[in-house]
Amino acid sequence: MLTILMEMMILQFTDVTYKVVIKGMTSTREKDILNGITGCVNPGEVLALMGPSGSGKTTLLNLLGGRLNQSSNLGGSVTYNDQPYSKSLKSRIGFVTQDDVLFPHLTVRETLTYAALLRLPSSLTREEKTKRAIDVIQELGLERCQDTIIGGSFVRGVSGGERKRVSIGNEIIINPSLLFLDEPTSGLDSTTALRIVQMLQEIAEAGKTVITTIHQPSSRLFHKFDKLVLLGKGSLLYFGKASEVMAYFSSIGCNPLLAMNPAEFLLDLANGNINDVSVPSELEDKVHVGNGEAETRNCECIFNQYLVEAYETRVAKREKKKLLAPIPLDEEVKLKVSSPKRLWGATWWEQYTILYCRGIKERRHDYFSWLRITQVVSTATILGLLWWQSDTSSPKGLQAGLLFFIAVFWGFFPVFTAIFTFPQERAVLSKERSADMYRLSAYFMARTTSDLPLDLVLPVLFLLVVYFMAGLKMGAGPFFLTMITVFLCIVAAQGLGLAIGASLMDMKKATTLASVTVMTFMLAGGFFVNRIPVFISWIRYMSFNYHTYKLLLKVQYEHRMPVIGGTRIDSGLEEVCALVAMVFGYRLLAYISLRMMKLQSGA
Ligand SMILES: Nc1ncnc2c1ncn2[C@@H]1O[C@H](COP(=O)(O)OP(=O)(O)OP(=O)(O)O)[C@@H](O)[C@H]1O
Repeated sequence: MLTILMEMMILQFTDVTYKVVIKGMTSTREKDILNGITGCVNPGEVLALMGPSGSGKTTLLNLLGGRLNQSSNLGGSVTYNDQPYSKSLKSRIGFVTQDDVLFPHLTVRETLTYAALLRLPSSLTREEKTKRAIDVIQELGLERCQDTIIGGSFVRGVSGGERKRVSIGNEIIINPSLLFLDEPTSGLDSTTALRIVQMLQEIAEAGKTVITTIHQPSSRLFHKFDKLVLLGKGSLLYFGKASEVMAYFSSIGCNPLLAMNPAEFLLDLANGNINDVSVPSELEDKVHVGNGEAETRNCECIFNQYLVEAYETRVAKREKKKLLAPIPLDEEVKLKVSSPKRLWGATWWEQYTILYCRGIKERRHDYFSWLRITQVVSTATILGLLWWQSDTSSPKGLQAGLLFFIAVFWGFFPVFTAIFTFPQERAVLSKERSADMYRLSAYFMARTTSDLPLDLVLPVLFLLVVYFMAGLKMGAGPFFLTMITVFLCIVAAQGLGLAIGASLMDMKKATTLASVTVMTFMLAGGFFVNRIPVFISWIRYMSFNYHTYKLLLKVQYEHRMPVIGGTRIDSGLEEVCALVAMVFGYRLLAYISLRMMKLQSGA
């Protein structure tokens, strides 16, 4: 009994306001998005947030779901079982966003299984978690497409309705006490939409609290909601039982002139469109619809004002009084909400392995990409032919050019593949972190290590071709030292790519910055310019091309030539240390940038 009580969640919001600061070229102004919204929703109820486009539904939903944290812009109070929002709520809240943020190459079953493994409490075994994923698939009627990939803009996968159900499944899998949904039915046919709303009703009946925004529900859908918040231009026009809304508007003199769907009538009211609506006689003169746009807008404003005031005077006070009454809740139930402890579904290591496997599955299609393999092998073959069995003993046949190219090639590619890593996954990362699915460090490690195996196989292939075709120094020692040098260069260059991607989180900006950086590093690499002016010579110490080039020269020419093309051959320790510092330093920078990234809707 106590567990059921602990799971229940009463959500109350009183006089909620929200404004944004809009910065223009010359001035800064404030815009009110929500003006004093009050309401409450109890376990077992579905609350619908309705209103025209731009009326503030999504903002209110984000705010109630704890996903807007600019407290200076927030006013009023939102409580969960009489307690303010705390991080421990993240694991009890399910939030289905308007856009389906899912991995396109995972199948429906894989998506839900990974969500179950990461999000369900650690008290459950792996088998129990997997079973929960299968139960959700059945609950949502997704059996037929469970082995189909989700798909996205470039790959065909499940249908829009199925994708929406997977998004909902991703959230209900944790059995949340509070479920928020942003337009779960938009873009779906009325039967599928009805099915989804019926499902929400069933979820609520199981003791959960459900809040959903809805655009234009059919009348069948409309009658499924228990409570309704109607917004117009950020103000509250109605909060109460959905079944009583028509009676309320009739009591303030607004009735539909034609037989119409109640939702359509309400949206007309909220939009200030009074063409098919009878209005009270005192308003009739003021809101006489004219032809001009300014006149229409004025009429909409007056009507909106009338509705806001009517609600304020007739209902708001009564509702607020009800909300002020203390909730008869056990202290333990309240404490559970206010506990600052975050609950992870899996240990760090489990999170790492799950995310590692998920990463490999998601990218399996381009993991062994023949295109990349062909690109590397053909470049290696061309290089091998150009430097075919070149003579290393005389300065004429010097392979410095080849060695420098190797340092540039393996410094260039890893940067450009790594910069996309985080920007590409930004939406998913932001969504999953908002739900506290895993620790950022586990994600970071999994994401940066899951690509390593392939990234280290390709240079082996490359060197096997080039090394022997070009006739570089024979022997296992030099060959393996060359390979280790190239590995170090790749891992350092990847670090730079990750850091640029994570700090900018924008592919265009990242590509621009990366090309400038890579070019600078290449020029400072010691092959093109030897006498760099002192004031800028520090730049080459930051260049992984420079260190790699010096190490490659050392492996080939140590004990034979002390200086090659102006580059001195020395112990190599400095270069190795510099590369190792880059491997970790750039990654640390990337991790810090990700930590500072704003989460979804600012949460
Ligand atoms: N950060 C912001 N900066 C500027 N304007 C904002 C910001 N957030 C919201 N708005 C404005 O607030 C209003 C309400 O936005 P919101 O997304 O909540 O509307 P909505 O009712 O969900 O609309 P829709 O049904 O079209 O999704 C809009 O006019 C929007 O432009």
